[in-house]
Amino acid sequence: MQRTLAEVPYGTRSSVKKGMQEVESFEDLPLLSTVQDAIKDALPGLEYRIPTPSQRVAIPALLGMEGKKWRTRNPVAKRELESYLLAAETGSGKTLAYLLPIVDAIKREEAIEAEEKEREDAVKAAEAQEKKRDDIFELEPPPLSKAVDPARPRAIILVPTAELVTQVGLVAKSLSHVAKFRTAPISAANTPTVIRKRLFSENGVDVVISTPPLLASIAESNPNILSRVTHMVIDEADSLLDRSFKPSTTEILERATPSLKKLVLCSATIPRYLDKYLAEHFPFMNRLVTPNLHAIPRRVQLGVVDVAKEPYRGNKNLACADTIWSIGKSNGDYDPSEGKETVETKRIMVFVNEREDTERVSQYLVTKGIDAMPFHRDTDPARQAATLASFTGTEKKSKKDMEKEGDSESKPVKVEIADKSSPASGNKRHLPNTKVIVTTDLGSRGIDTVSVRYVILYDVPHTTIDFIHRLGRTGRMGRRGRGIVLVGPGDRSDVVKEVREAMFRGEALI
Ligand SMILES: Nc1ncnc2c1ncn2[C@@H]1O[C@H](COP(=O)(O)OP(=O)(O)OP(=O)(O)O)[C@@H](O)[C@H]1O
Repeated sequence: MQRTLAEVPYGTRSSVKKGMQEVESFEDLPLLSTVQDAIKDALPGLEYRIPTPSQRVAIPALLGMEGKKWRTRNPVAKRELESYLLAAETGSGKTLAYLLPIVDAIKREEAIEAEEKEREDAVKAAEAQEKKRDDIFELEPPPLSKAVDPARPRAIILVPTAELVTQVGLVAKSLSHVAKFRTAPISAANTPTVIRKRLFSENGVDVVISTPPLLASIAESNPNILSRVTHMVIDEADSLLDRSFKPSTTEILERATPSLKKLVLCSATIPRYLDKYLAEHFPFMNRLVTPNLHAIPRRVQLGVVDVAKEPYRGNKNLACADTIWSIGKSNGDYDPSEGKETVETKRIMVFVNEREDTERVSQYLVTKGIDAMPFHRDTDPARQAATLASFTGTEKKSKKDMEKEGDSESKPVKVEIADKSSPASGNKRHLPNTKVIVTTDLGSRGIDTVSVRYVILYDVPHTTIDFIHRLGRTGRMGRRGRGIVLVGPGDRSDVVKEVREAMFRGEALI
């Protein structure tokens, strides 16, 4: 096991805990009233009125608050770049933690610019009036044609995958209904026409959400696109500053730097290479770290299946199928309002280390009557989106379902009927009410799989970082979760034991 995570001193953790106590509700934060109102749209449901730890730590800092006292900075006058690293555990609401201060800044800049424009217009009108008096024979100048302003967003959010572009795009969109700003989520999953329409909309664009390679290639032919960016977020920074994404991420950063005022890097883990990169390039970066960083919450339990033992005798596929069947057949939750157990669809994520294994393992599971689907970069996009939607709770419910639940938005999605088109439905022995995704790291980064209760680690992850991200797909936002590691004859059972013990004690996995 690679000990790849940078340590966070106990002293830092304790002082952050103290600071967090000062923010008890969103109302304690000096966000514009329109942004406060927009939160209600992004977080429907009454229980959602309390900021999460990552939001308590990040929002005041990004707004320029110091303790209870806060300074409003003039966003136009202040030119030097402020940089932040927001490191907080998986599923702790980092998206809103960076989006709310950005939307707040956009609205403030807009108001200042509107005032400036009003002043300029008044001066121009007065000058024109005077000129008209002086030169009564001159012809009226033709009205200026309203030149189409090329896409010049104020904020850029970079994420590693098309799925995350959609996910973050939806959160931004939900805020924009009330706060009124324009978003353009773009990814390789969109056609060039859609991308062009979103970016070059005649109404302009405020926030662009993209993967780095796509935006870097657009900026190559349209350098102007990054000329007004004041806020930039590098989400999943440990991925975006790792080998494959680093060139395009840093290229965008360099192009945006002249106008940039705030740079926010976001991550659930601080690997050593990221730590080193930041120390070299941003020695004055403000590090916003939550007390539970690198710890897997206690509400997530980790079980172990010894594949070497009977009845599996080293057959991991069999152990995996058997584990899924036991989960699938286990009882549902007792619902006191209905006086019986509710059978909720169980969503299970199986993680493998190699991409090819996603196909191999899911095909095996299908032969065992399990609705399993491989999830990797080349999966058919329509199918991928539909499968993922049922795991992230964004799938559309039928009208009947909504009437039954009496509330269209705030309750978790329940899918009671087995999917007739599912690959396993033709099998004689079919496990109902259970859906499985077999994936690699692609499915472990940032995807908000709120309805996932079970994660199976088919392979023992190579690093602590992978452990954190994979187990982080369950137990999100205070929910309970269970991870199960399949430990085969050649696997590092000592590492699994170590991780389990740290999890039991609620300690950071460093
Ligand atoms: N204050 C809040 N109260 C309740 N739920 C919240 C709050 N803030 C965010 N959420 C919900 O928490 C879930 C996780 O949020 P988000 O995806 O931003 O987490 P994350 O920290 O980025 O996770 P990861 O590290 O895995 O990317 C979302 O479903 C979001 O709607």
